[in-house]
Amino acid sequence: MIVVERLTKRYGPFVAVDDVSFACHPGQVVGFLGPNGAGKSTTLRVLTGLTPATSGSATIGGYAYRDIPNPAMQVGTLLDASAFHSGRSARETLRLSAQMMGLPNSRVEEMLDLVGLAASEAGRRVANYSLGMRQRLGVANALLGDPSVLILDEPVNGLDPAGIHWMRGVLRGFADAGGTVLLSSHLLHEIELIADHIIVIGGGRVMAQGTKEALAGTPGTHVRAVDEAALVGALTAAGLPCRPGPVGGVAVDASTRQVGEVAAAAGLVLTELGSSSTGGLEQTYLQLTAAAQRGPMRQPGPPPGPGIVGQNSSGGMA
Ligand SMILES: Nc1ncnc2c1ncn2[C@@H]1O[C@H](COP(=O)(O)OP(=O)(O)OP(=O)(O)O)[C@@H](O)[C@H]1O
Repeated sequence: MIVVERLTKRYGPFVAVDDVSFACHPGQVVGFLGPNGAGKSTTLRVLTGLTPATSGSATIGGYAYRDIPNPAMQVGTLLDASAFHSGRSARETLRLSAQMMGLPNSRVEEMLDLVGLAASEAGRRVANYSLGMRQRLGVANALLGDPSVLILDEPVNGLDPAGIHWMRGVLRGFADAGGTVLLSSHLLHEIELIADHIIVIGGGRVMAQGTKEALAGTPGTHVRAVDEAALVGALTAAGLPCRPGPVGGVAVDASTRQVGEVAAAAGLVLTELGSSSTGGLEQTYLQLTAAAQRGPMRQPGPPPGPGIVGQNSSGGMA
């Protein structure tokens, strides 16, 4: 279990991480999400003992990282996939790590297999790897010691959609086997595909945390019909709040099933019916991080809805 309590990190007068608290439990894939410069990497660096905290604490299984004996056997980390020695091959890189952990070379071959680095690729110098291949090597290196906790900084950066799908499978399997995963990203859609619990950070502060469903709010529906005026009338009569959709059609604060049932009962022909829960999560994220966004992305917005654990401006949990 990862526990971060009232963590603050200052660089001179600049506060990079400001009174941050959260916990990650076994069985969870937790996404640490925030715009560029939000304080994600700094928090992960403190967690993994690379940077001292100014105040507060960050522990893994009850210990500060530096106090964990042979830490790579307990905590797998991937903080910078470009940091691997470019003159070594993936196999050499992993064999060196295995030696330091007292593991046999057979474990290296298992990991190369797991991350899909083929025999021909594993023997090539890392200098010639794509970013996606480096990320795969990083995951292999993190998993080498069979840890119970994974801490990964932007692990899906550079992965194609198939690679993101693969990463989700690896991390989901790890969590389902009882492991704890904390991964960061500034990309909502990547985190959404991989994580089941999300912590939103902006300007060094936790803005919200909760399950993906809680952050997305009530699942919404996007619907189009041959007679949309009649559909709006039927939805309103059934007590389902609705409004014009962002790209035409009708947006409804109800499930697709509820909308389908109302339309069927009214004898209306639908031409489109789909969930719009992604839009809910994106809206929540943009509203929460509006003040921390750069340039034209800054936009005011109402506060997040119920079901989301937020942190108010005075630092207390709302
Ligand atoms: N060693 C340092 N000295 C001074 N400022 C730093 C240092 N490291 C980080 N910062 C600042 O702290 C803030 C948070 O940086 P951090 O790298 O944690 O953000 P991030 O959320 O990981 O961003 P990104 O998504 O762009 O990687 C930034 O404003 C950054 O410039």
